[in-house]
Amino acid sequence: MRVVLGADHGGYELKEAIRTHLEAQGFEVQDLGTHSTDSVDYPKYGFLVGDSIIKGEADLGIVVCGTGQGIAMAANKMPGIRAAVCTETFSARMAREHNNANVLSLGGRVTGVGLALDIVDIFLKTEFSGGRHTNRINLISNIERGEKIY
Ligand SMILES: O=C(CO)[C@H](O)[C@H](O)[C@H](O)COP(=O)(O)O
Repeated sequence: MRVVLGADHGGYELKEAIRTHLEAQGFEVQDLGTHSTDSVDYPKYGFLVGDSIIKGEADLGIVVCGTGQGIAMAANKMPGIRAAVCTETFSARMAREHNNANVLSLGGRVTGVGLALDIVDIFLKTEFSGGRHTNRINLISNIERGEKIY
């Protein structure tokens, strides 16, 4: 599986830990930065990760900022991107199983490394269950295409 990573300075250290963790497991990892703790603007990294997925260069993405909120908001502005902020494992599993999330968003100032890596593992190994959830995902896609569905 190909995984793309992006983070701002608030998520840099956790992103580094995630990259090391995933490479040790044999994932193909693309790290789009940032590459230091120097202050940067998180939207750029949310957009870069979203763009990589949209172009088919990665299967799933992981973004990290201070809280996971801003970078998820940025990524979610991109058509086809469904970024889920997760602070525990149940939401990470449901985000894949029910929401077919293609980006996991974590808070480097919120979640410790041990729990974050568990969240990552569950997010990456869980499959979308389809069925009744497919139509709900399609309704989100329809809005992205400007269709009125409500
Ligand atoms: O948490 C964030 C927004 O959701 C961002 O990651 C930033 O890390 C945070 O806003 C940056 O704050 P700073 O005081 O500029 O380090």
